Amino acid sequence: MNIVEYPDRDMLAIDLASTLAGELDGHLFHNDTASLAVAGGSTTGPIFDDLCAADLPWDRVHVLPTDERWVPNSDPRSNEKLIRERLLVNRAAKARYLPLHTPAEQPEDVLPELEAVIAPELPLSVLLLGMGEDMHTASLFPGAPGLEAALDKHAPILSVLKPQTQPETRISLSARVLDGALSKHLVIYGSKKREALMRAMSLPPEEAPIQAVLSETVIHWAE
Ligand SMILES: O=C1O[C@H](COP(=O)(O)O)[C@@H](O)[C@H](O)[C@H]1O
Repeated sequence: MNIVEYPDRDMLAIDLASTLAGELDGHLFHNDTASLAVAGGSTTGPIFDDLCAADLPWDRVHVLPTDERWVPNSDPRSNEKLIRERLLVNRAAKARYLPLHTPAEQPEDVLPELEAVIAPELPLSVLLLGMGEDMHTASLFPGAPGLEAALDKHAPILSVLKPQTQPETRISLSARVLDGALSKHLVIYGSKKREALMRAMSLPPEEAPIQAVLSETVIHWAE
């Protein structure tokens, strides 16, 4: 496992933002556009605060969340809200955002239209993942109805999950889409998440979904 340890979270954010910007720049050298899929939650905000100032042709960067809570994008729990407020500002305000939520009662009602926008972006150029202490990543939650289908190697681009541990339905890039990204990073803070990640090594993806996306993923850790 490739783990990069940092003296603190600020150093991690600065260094990782610079790595992500460099990878996007490299991709844009050879391609018209680059896709950047990012996790929401509580971990990624400080990285976005640094990345948004990177000197990049952001108008050629397409940003999407790795997963979304099925709530309006004005809801405090919306990953889109976080990404718009912390990443799509400053220089990065020129990036194009590809949503995983659109007004509809249920995600199942709009899956084809959401997938049609994401399909041309695959494989993802750069992926920034988070992980919960329960070893979920994106919205691939252990034991959630919908997980088995989301882990399938022939899964559709998007999967709908209804974790009993969560207050809302989730929509997530399927494991094969996350795992297929050209460059993959996972960021975790604290000893509990590090221990959880170590535990995940000996568990099947059904119990530790992070397992499904770890191959060639660089792990960034700070206390
Ligand atoms: O529910 C989610 O959780 C994970 C981890 O979140 P964190 O708050 O522990 O960093 C996150 O990566 C994912 O995007 C989010 O929807």
